[in-house]
Amino acid sequence: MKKKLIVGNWKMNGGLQANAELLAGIRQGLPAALQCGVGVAVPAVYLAQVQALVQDSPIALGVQDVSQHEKGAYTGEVSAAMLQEFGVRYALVGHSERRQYHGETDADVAHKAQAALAKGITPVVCVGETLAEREAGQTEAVVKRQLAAVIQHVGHCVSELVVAYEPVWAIGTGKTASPEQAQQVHAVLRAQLAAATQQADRVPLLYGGSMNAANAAQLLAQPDIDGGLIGGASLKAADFLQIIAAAQ
Ligand SMILES: O=C(CO)COP(=O)(O)O
Repeated sequence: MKKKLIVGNWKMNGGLQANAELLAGIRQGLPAALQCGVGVAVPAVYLAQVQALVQDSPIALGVQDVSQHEKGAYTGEVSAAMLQEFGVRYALVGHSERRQYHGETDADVAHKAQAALAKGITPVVCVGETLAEREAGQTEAVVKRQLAAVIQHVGHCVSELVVAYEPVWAIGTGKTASPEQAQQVHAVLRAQLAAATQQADRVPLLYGGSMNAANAAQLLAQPDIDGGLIGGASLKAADFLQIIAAAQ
């Protein structure tokens, strides 16, 4: 069976002490024979600290955003080349919180994905519909539009992406998509990838949105759910470890 991938998105949480405690707890509790990939997407300011803390462990380093520009007069931005220097493996792009609060467009997200790929960083392309869009029957159209922008832009690199389906109404709300609802959208995304690459099965499709220790196993049992992108539950070692255990 394909290895699952569990990535924690810390969002704007953490601190020097809290990060050290959290990662020590995760490292201590990881199964000796880990059967899934594990990553943490941390605030960029902690990259050096977390790089050292995950050294010699199976935990991959990730970030929550990357600039679409190579370098120059882009105040506040962090380039893919800078991230590469810290050993970053994954960069979230197009998280709904960035689309919503920072006005990121599908085109921006596509450029960010390309910028990451150019430096050997795997983009985790986040897609998902709002509650209003779901209720209007637009779920498929929305996620397909969001993913299409990236597929068109990255060309033959499609098989190097990770895609995360995160229904906006499920993020931080405690309302998880049912395994059937999530699987239905994942199947749509898989088919869209398959139309673009013969290696669509290789692309990990993560589910995100109130995934926790109690619901992880059922979600991860779906045929097209290859892992999880975990917000709140990634901030407590015990909870994150239980999700990892469900992915074994
Ligand atoms: O946005 C998410 C991960 O990127 C999901 O967040 P929660 O797990 O807190 O709902």
